[in-house]
Amino acid sequence: MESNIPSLPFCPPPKDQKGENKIQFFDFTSLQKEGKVPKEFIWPSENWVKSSGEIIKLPLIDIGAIKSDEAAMSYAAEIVRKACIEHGAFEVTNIGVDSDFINDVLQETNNIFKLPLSKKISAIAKDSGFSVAHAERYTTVLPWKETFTFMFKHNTKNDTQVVDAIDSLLGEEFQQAGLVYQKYCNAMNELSEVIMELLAISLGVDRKHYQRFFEDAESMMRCNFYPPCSASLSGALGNGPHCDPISITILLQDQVGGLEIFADNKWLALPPKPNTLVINIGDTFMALTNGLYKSCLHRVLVSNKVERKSLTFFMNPRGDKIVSPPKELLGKDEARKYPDYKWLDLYKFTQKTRRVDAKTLDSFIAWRSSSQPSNSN
Ligand SMILES: C=C1C[C@]23C[C@H]1CC[C@H]2[C@]1(C)CCC[C@@](C)(C(=O)O)[C@H]1[C@@H]3C(=O)O
Ligand SMILES: O=C(O)CCC(=O)C(=O)O
Ligand SMILES: [Fe+2]
Repeated sequence: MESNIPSLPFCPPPKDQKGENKIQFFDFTSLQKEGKVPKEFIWPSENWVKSSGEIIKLPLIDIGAIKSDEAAMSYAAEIVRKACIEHGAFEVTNIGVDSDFINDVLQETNNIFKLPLSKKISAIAKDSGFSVAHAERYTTVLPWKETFTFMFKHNTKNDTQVVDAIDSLLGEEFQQAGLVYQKYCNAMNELSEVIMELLAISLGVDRKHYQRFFEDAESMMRCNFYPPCSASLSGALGNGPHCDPISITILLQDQVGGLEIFADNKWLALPPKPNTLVINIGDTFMALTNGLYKSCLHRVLVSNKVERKSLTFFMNPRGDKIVSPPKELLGKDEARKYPDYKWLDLYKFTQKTRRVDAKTLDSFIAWRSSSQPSNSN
């Protein structure tokens, strides 16, 4: 079924006289009232092929416990290995922030998406700020969602980087939101280190290997808002089927649900659990394991009644780092599944050449070797 998912058209908006993109702005509030789904939001039917109606059961890792108990860590590594080989997803809890704080993060996210469209439009920036259905980048097969994005550098001395980013996007009256997101990203920084240790142990490589590789990681934090879609049987999707090109995604979803994972040859729902985050393996971590761990194929369905919010912390290596699996992971005559690449090159490919889908890494490698033969090592 996977291979039937067609790639998406990369149709950028037309340019105005100044060479700037002519953006079409969609106002989800009025679209909802009118019960309209414009044709730009209709996805080809292979993308919304039927859900199985079943729920996926993922290993749930207690982060507090594995940090302090080596036996708990070894057991967790074993079950995480199995899940990552099968479909590339597991869940974590007890991550060191309390449920009140998680509610605060979701509340700030709600406030941001309730801003008037004019304010959102003023905060559209390259690689950050608002996006309404990615319509500033594409004209067809748009996702039924709005996003708000900012960058986060790991382990820097700058402890106000997020506050400053929010200030420059939204203004100083959003300082409270900035402080909440700063604390959330700091927590994600710490959590990602434990996860990298867990993944290294699960793969049987030096337990600090991935922690070192990601010590100067440059991650992307994205808040997602999926408005209800009263005509949800129309072919609209919050996110079409895709694998994240990044290393790992740490996902916080509100209580609504809609995320589905492709495993056992079917689409399975992953309903939210309180105080639990989802970890998805992305293409770049798959490459760092020489293809042993699967990049998780997932999609987001929209509800016809309620809005949904989620936060995706996309963890990436520094842009110029070479993505290459550790030698100890490669069996004696084991062939390399993917050639070395720089994360920034894969990222640029997703922004300029090909829309993200279920086969992004393969298309990137094929594109690179056909357009720059010297890179095909
Ligand atoms: C490499 C990237 C492309 C996306 C942003 C980063 C990390 C994940 C990607 C994305 C979220 C995967 C789903 C589709 C996408 C277009 C989206 O819905 O936002 C992707 C991102 C993007 O191009 O903005
Ligand atoms: O909202 C979600 O649950 C997942 C979003 C997602 O897959 C993405 O942004 O890449
Ligand atoms: Fe995703």
